[in-house]
Amino acid sequence: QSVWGYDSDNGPERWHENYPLAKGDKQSPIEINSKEVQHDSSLSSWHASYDPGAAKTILNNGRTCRVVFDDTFDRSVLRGGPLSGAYRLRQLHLHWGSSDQHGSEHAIDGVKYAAELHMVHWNPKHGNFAGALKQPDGVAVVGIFLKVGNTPKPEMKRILEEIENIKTKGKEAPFQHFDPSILFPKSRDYWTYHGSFTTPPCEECITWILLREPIEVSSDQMAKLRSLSKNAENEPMSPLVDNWRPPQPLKGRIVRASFK
Ligand SMILES: NS(=O)(=O)c1ccc(C(=O)NCc2ccccc2F)cc1
Ligand SMILES: [Zn+2]
Repeated sequence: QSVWGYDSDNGPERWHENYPLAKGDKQSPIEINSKEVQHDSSLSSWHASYDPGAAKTILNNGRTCRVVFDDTFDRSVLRGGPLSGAYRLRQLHLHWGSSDQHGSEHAIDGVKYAAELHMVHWNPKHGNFAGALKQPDGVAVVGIFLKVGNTPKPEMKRILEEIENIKTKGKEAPFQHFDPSILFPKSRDYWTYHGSFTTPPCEECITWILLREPIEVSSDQMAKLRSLSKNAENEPMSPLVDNWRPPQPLKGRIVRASFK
C-alpha cells in the first residue's frame, strides 16, 4: 500500500513516487547555515495568544504524537513576525530520534537536536485548512528545538504524562486546559523562510518560524517519547522513533533572522 512512513521501503527517499511535490523547489526541512542567513531588521516579533480551553485531544497516529485544538474560530492565534494577519492554531506534534544525538528535522550549522516540536497554524482568509494548503501564505509553523539537558522544563511533563494512554497507533485521549505557549523558550529570536510540510503531501504552503533558543528536556523524557509505538495494539511492536525528514535542498531560498 502507498502509505508513506520513515522505513526503508516507504521513507523520505521514496515519498516522491506517490507525492510528486516532495521533489519541489521549496521543501522542508533545511539545514540553516548561520553565515548565509540575512538579518532583517524589519522583521517584527511574533505573538501567540492561545486559549487553554481550545486544547481537545492528544493522539498517536502511528507517525507522531499530536495535540489537536479547536480551530473553528479565532480562539488561539499567532500573529506578527513574518506573518500578516492572525493564523489559527490547529495542532502541535513532534519529531524525534532513536537517540539523543539526532531527531530534529531542521539543523543549525550541522547541529541536530534530540527532537523538534511543531505548532501548526493556518490562515483563515483561505476559508479552511484544506484551502490554506493550496496557498503560499496558507500555513505557519513555529518550530522549537528540544535539547537534552539537566534542567528540563516542567511544561513538557503534561504531554509526556499522557503518553501512557496513547502508546499504540490510533489511541486518542482527552487533552484539555493546555496553553502551549508555556513551551516557548525565553528568547523570541527566530529564523524564517518559506517551505513545505515535512511530511507527504509536502505542500509548499508554510511560513516557517524556527526559534533559535532550544527548550530543555531530560533524557528520561526523551525515552518516554521513544516508548510510543507506530503499530496498533494487536500488531507486532515497532517503536515510533526517527520520524524526521532529512534536510532538503535550499534551491536559492533566503533564510532571514530576526536577530543579529
Ligand atoms: N511537520 S509539519 O511540516 O509541521 C506538518 C504540519 C501539518 C501536517 C498536516 O496537517 N498533515 C495532514 C494533511 C496534510 C495535507 C493535506 C491534508 C492533511 F490532512 C503535516 C506536516
Ligand atoms: Zn512536523
